[in-house]
Amino acid sequence: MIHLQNLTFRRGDRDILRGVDLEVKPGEQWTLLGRNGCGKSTVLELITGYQFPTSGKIDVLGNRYGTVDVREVRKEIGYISPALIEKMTLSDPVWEIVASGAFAFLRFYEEIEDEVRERAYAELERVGLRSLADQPFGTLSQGERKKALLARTLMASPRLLILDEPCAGLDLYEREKFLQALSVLSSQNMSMLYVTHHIEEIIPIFTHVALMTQGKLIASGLKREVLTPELLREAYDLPIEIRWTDDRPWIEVGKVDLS
Ligand SMILES: Nc1ncnc2c1ncn2[C@@H]1O[C@H](COP(=O)(O)OP(=O)(O)OP(=O)(O)O)[C@@H](O)[C@H]1O
Repeated sequence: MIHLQNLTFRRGDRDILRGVDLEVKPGEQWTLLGRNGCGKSTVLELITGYQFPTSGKIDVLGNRYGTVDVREVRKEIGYISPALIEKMTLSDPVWEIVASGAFAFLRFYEEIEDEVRERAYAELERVGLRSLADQPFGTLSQGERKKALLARTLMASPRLLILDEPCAGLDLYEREKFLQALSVLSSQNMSMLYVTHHIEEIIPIFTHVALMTQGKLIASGLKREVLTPELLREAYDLPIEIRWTDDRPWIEVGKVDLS
């Protein structure tokens, strides 16, 4: 699905990514973790073709970047980023926002076909938002907006879903509802790459974890092999213990010496 080989990304005199290797195979669901500024979003921007690496190779869904039109590859990738939500028109009805995902543009300026409208309703149903379909997007809660964007992404039937901190700013209830919507999707033959700051968001559907510090991957692989106190301490520079409940990790942070 994704194969990154020895990626570097340099801006000015700074190496933002340094030799990143990552392979996501079909059927795997990945999370990418690391401290602020370590390069997570940059990795996602490279995979979605919005940035270009300084060196290294990127293959996504069988396409080698640099030899293909990335706009074509993007049609098979669902990407939810913090910037996307800000681009939506708050007065548009929710179903219309969702329907626009079928065409990879942000707004409609002409009549929308019935078939597209029906599909938008169906996708809203899939994420549990059918009852809000006719409300203006701006009246939705933050969690509902995220789920609406998820439904919008699904309109294009992506094979790969890239999510950049989708649960940021959500309360516990909204977060769990959003994660539940993701769970439903994971059984539908779609791979995910999910960036988060919250380890407890690594719900059982996720199989693999990649851990970054300062532009490098320090570990990647099966979640139980990567989410160890030792590796988490290295990544976060904190004494961290980890506990698993129903295949979901929870962390405890030990006493921090700020001196
Ligand atoms: N185009 C660019 N030009 C210059 N610096 C950049 C560029 N893109 C990213 N950076 C810098 O690279 C570093 C990594 O940024 P990135 O957004 O990938 O980190 P992140 O791990 O996603 O952080 P956060 O968790 O805070 O969202 C940051 O210090 C950022 O300022």
